[in-house]
Amino acid sequence: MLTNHGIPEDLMRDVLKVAEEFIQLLVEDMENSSSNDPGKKCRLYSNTGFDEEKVHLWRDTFRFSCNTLKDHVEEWPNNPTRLREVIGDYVARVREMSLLLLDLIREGLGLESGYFEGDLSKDQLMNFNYYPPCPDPSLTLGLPKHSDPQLITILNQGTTPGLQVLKDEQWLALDPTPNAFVVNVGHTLQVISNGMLRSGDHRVVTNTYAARTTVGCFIHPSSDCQVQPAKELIKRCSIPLYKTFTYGEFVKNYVKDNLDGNSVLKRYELSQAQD
Ligand SMILES: O=C(O)CCC(=O)C(=O)O
Ligand SMILES: [Fe+2]
Repeated sequence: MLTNHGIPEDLMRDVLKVAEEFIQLLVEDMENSSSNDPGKKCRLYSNTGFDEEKVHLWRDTFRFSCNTLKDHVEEWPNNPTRLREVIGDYVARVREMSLLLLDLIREGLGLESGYFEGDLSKDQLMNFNYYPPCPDPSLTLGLPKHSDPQLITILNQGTTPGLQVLKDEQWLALDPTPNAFVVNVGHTLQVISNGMLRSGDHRVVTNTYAARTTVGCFIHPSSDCQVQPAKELIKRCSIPLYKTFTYGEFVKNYVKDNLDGNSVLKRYELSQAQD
C-alpha cells in the first residue's frame, strides 16, 4: 500500500470517474467495441481466452498502451471528451512515480545506478477494470488467482472492496485505503531480483450490491528486451534461479499458463529447466 505518493487526490478520483463513464459507454455497445486480439493496442475484453477458459470472469477491461504518450494518445478514445487529458496527466505522473520507486528498489537491491532505465521499463499499459454487481458471487470471480507478469503494478482500486491477496495459503481482503495505491511486484521483478522480491498472488471477488471500477498501470520491458537475474546479484551471493528470456515470449507463455491455472515462472526456473 503506497501513500504520500504526490499524485493529487482529485486526479485519482477523476481517473476513476472517467473510467466509469467510458466503460459505461462501451458496455452499452459491447458487441461492436470488444476484441479478443491481444495484439491490439487499445481494446475492450471480458476474458483473456473466452473459448478456452474454464470459468468466465465477471469483469470488463479496457486496455491502453501508454508509453510514450505522444506515440499512443491518438489511439485512445476521445469520448468522454476529457478522457485523453485526464488519462494523459495521470499516466505521466504514475510513470514518474513508478520510475522513482524502481530506483529505490534498485538501491535496496544494491544494483548499479540506472539499472531499470531504458528497455526494462520502457513500456506502460493501463487497464480500466469494471466489475458489475453479480447476482451470485459464489459462482464466479472478478479475476482469478494470478500474479502480474510485469515489473511493477500501480493499482488505484477506488472505494469498493474486492481485491484479495494470498498469504500463508489464506485469502486476505485488501480493502481500499483512501488515496493509496496498491503496488504489486510482478514476475519480471522477481526474476531480476533473483527471487529476493516475490510477486504476490491476488484475485478479485465480486459482490451483489455495488459495481467496482479500478485503474491499473503496469510498467514493463519492451517486447524484445532480455530479462534475467541481475548479474550483480549473482556475482555477489548466489546462483541464478531463472533462465534468461525475452519479455515478449514470456508474456505469450504467461497468457497460456494462466488459462490453465499454472505459474509461468515454473518454465523458467533453472532447477527445473530442461535446457
Ligand atoms: O481490479 C483489481 O483490484 C485488480 C486488478 C488486477 O489484479 C490486474 O488487472 O492484474
Ligand atoms: Fe493483477
